[in-house]
Amino acid sequence: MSNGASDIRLSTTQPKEKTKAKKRYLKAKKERRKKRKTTVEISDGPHAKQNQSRLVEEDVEESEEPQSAGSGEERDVAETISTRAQRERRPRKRRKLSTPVDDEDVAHTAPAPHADEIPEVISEDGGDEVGSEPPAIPVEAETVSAVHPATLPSFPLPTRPDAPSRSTLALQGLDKALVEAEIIDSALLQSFPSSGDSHGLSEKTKKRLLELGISELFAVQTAVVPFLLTPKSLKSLYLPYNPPRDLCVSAPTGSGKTLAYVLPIVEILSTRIVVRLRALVVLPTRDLVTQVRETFEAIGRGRGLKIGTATGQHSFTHEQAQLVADRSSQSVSLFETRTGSQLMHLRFLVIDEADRLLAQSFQDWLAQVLAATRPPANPEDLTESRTLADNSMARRTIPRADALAPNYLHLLHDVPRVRTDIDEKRESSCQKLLFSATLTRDPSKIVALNLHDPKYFVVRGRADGTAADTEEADLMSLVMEKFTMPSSLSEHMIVCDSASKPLMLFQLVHGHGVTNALVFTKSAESTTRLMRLFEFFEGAYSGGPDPSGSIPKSIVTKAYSSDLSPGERKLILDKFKNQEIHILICSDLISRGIDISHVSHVVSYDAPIDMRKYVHRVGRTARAGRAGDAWTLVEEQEVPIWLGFSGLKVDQISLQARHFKSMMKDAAHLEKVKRMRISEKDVAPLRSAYEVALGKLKDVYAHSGGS
Ligand SMILES: Nc1ncnc2c1ncn2[C@@H]1O[C@H](COP(=O)(O)OP(=O)(O)OP(=O)(O)O)[C@@H](O)[C@H]1O
Repeated sequence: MSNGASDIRLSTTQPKEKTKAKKRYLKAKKERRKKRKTTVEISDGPHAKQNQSRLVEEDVEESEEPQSAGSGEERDVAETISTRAQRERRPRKRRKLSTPVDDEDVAHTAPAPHADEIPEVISEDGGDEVGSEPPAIPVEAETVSAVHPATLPSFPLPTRPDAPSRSTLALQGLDKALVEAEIIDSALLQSFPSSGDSHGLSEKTKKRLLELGISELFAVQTAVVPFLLTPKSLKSLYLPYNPPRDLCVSAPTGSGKTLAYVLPIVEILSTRIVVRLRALVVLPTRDLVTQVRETFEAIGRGRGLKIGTATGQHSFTHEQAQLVADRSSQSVSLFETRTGSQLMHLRFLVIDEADRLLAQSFQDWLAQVLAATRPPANPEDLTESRTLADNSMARRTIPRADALAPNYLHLLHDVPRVRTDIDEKRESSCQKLLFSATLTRDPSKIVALNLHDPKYFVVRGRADGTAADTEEADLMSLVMEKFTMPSSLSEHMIVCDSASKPLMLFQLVHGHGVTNALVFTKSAESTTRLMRLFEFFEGAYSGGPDPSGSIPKSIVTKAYSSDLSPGERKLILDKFKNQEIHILICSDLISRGIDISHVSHVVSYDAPIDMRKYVHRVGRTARAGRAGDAWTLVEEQEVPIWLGFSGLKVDQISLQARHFKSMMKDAAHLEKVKRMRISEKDVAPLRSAYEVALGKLKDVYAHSGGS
């Protein structure tokens, strides 16, 4: 007996009259079906499986019943199945073509499979329930295949996968630590109790903060301070077997990044006994060095820390001689890293304004500093300069507790070294801390730092983005370099032609009663010229209506740029801080980091050409939650563009306005910068004084030959 033979017959013979026996058989079959329906309804319980298996048996019995060839009904069934089999033909089933039908029968007629075997049966039939699909179907499929010439199985047509989203693309190839950055809400403020543990700060530090009028920690500090100070083990001076994680922080201008690193450094270094250079803070300008030193002095007062500065002001020989002679000083110069002698004890390496410093390869400073924190394997490998500079170390016997970084101990001649199998390698405990309002996402720059398991904190305003306030949107903003501005800053642009820019500036100052402003120009030379023009204007202007009543009789302006000596610059900056100078006309030398709380306005007289510069310039105001205004003068002048030697005039476009607007648009910031209009009527009262000032300026430049 073979079902296969019978099936083949079914599909190939012609219909015949039903015999009596056949009729009886069909009737019985009908009844059995009816009965089965009832059974299924009843068997919806614990015996369901048994019933199902019984039904399977019945089906098989039916198929084993001698069937009269050519029954129309059966042919219909066969055809239906054939169509279905064609439709459902899957490569998996083709395998069964070679399977003996009897095997199939065995599988189908067997008692209901044991629970363990169920998955196998399911996978054979592609069904999701044992016995739910008539098991005879694969057999039918075989049969049909045997009748009709075999056709190739149809595979699904190839489809193009969905394009990856912008965010997926942007995150590709990024440092994992950056992708896992922790986002901190910039509005967060946390007060600290004057007693009891808070953020890992000691009673002494909290007392000092309160004395300085600081009773709350800003958002960036609430994240960074506990990260560096807790758990308590992190307060150790050195952690040779469990080096601390490095840190990268992106937080808006004026959000308190300086204190975020000064507090933990003071806290940890206060525990040391021997004076060594334990922390190196690298900053891009001398003025910033002075400013950060003042913060260290203010917080570290009474903690016995020695703070030094080095600015490369003197010659290398001079600075080195001073530093080596003064062993009690913790100062270091970048030049001194050539010897590496001082840097071996480093516990902290802070790179403030990190994106700017990483962008400049000044004397390959970073590589030198990093190399100096890694000890050589043997004392003999010490370079001559290193040995000379620190020869006292080699001669000394076992040092006091913290006189030498543990990863350098093996270099001591007099300390017996006993190697064992369980010797653990001692790592440098130098923790790298990177800060900026415009932190780079450039992986190549970050790789150069050789960061150890870095942690990223990103401080962002929840209310400032156009995108949804999700962490992913925040991260995307960081990745796409859409920087966060202080929420208390209002921004305006004034579109004008280049000839009217001075008048616009004078109108802004006099019309709004501005007396504490920084005015940025594109170069040191422009700074000096504008300052002269301003002075002439103030001399010629008799003063007009002063709605605010706050304008002094004559506004004092000074220029601040690299044209001045460091001494002159410091003097001018001090006078501006004391409000003896009202308006400081400056180059971008002062655009980063400088913290002068009373700056109420920042004017970009020459519009910045990149977004980072804009962020840092406008960030000189609206600091620490205070209100501030930023005005940008954008030239909208028709500029003819000529193409090569042909002299073909292609277009008349306003380059600067277009560039500024597209820069703001790319940074998703254009809608934040409101357009401000100054009419002819507004500037009319200033015009005659301006003409006089312009005449005088021309005279000056005519006499000095343009210098
Ligand atoms: N917790 C605080 N409470 C009150 N004032 C604070 C607090 N933290 C910092 N400040 C003040 O906020 C001002 C800005 O701080 P800081 O100069 O550190 O900003 P910043 O984030 O480094 O800005 P930039 O990116 O421009 O360098 C400073 O005057 C500082 O004294």
